[in-house]
Amino acid sequence: MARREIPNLIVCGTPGTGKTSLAHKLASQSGLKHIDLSKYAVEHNLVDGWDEVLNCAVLDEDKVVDHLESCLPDGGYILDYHGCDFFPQELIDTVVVLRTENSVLYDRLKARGYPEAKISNNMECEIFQTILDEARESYEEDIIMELSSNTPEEQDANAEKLVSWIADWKNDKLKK
Ligand SMILES: Nc1ncnc2c1ncn2[C@@H]1O[C@H](COP(=O)(O)OP(=O)(O)OP(=O)(O)O)[C@@H](O)[C@H]1O
Repeated sequence: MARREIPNLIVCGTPGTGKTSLAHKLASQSGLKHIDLSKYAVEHNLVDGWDEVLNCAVLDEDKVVDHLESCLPDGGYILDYHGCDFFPQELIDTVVVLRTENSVLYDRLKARGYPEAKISNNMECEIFQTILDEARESYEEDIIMELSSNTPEEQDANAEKLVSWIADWKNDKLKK
């Protein structure tokens, strides 16, 4: 059984679904530490090249996991990245997959000034629920939370739900 008394969460989803803004909010409300893995990998030189289509750094997933290996067993981390399949299941307590409706996501990506290739690649990723399928292939179904992220109200509700989930997780741990 995990020794941690605070859970680790992954917040994943197609780019633009709201991972970073939710993770930031959740960190300030829960006291857990937010790690934006794209930034973290660049800062710690854990990248494996550059994705020309997505226009972003490619993580060296093994190096990222190795780098976090000393702190994740203690718990208390919110890991924010579009993918989720490279963390060992024993280090993760819940996998939050954010979902956004097509028209809303399109407008968000367009507002960011992304090139058309990046927008259509990301739209396909959301339409084909690629990240949800990746989560289902990598983790037990009962630790996956699929949350709708279309409006600020939904984001607030998601943060509230997760704060309450964290409190319940800690209470359950104390009883064991
Ligand atoms: N639930 C929501 N309702 C309204 N706007 C949102 C919501 N979630 C995120 N946004 C807005 O959408 C934009 C993208 O959000 P954010 O950067 O959090 O997404 P992301 O999934 O982390 O993207 P990336 O993977 O590219 O870093 C931001 O302008 C943010 O304010």
